[in-house]
Amino acid sequence: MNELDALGTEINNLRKKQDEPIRVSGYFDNEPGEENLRSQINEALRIYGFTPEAVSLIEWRRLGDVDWLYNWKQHWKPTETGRFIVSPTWETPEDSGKIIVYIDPNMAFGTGTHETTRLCLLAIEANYQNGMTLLDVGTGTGILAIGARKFADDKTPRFAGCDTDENSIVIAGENAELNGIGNIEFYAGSIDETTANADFVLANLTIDVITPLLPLLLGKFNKVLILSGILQEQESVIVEELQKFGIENAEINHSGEWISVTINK
Ligand SMILES: C[S@@+](CC[C@H](N)C(=O)[O-])C[C@H]1O[C@@H](n2cnc3c(N)ncnc32)[C@H](O)[C@@H]1O
Repeated sequence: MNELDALGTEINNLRKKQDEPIRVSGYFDNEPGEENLRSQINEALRIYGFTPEAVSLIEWRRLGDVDWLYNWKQHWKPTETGRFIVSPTWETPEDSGKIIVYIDPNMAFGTGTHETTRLCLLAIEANYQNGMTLLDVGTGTGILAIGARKFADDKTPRFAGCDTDENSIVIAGENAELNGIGNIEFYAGSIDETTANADFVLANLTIDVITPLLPLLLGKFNKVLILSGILQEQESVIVEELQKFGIENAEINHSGEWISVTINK
């Protein structure tokens, strides 16, 4: 699990204890400005249902040099989800006939350990049909587009992945190469009216990002739309949002505190 995946899980665990004071630790290369840090953490916590001024105290101290990357690498092991094994590039999983997706996440989200990603991998296995074009909105490490490409027998349909984080796009391209895949179009940015649509659209984002994008997402998929990154307690919110567009038959899948939504046309 890399830093971003771990932070998502940690915040989620913290939400359960909102009545108690909560301490979150972070590590920085350089001293972060306190006000800037406060407003960024408040903004991130707001998405998870905390009050707007949730941060009450910031304390910091200098630490000696530690090889954080090395420490983290010790703990991330290949993770099996359905027919997929997502593996760090520095591990060699046993050949068990599964689809191995090698990932070096660098600073992008998507190591295959987070429930939201795993729900999407299961949804690919259950719903992707040969020949479908694919669009992965919020591609992060590229894990879902790469996984789907390896899963499909037909490697020719157009696959694209986008992310508002430009670094993720570079990392996703590198991961595709690591997996011997050259024909996924990764681009920086989000979806808009002009972005090509696809048969199979994946969107592992948070609910606050998904909701305003719903009209576009619903207009972009021809056959299957997978939404993930939604908390179990937000199920009624997404169901109501979808009802506004006349969608009553969405399939909901659960993993831990998270749900994914599958819509078939
Ligand atoms: C939860 S991660 C998902 C990463 C990967 N697809 C996975 O399933 O593990 C969400 C990603 O969406 C990106 N993102 C956030 N808002 C976005 C938007 N409006 N359009 C496209 N990407 C967005 C973030 O930068 C982040 O990389």
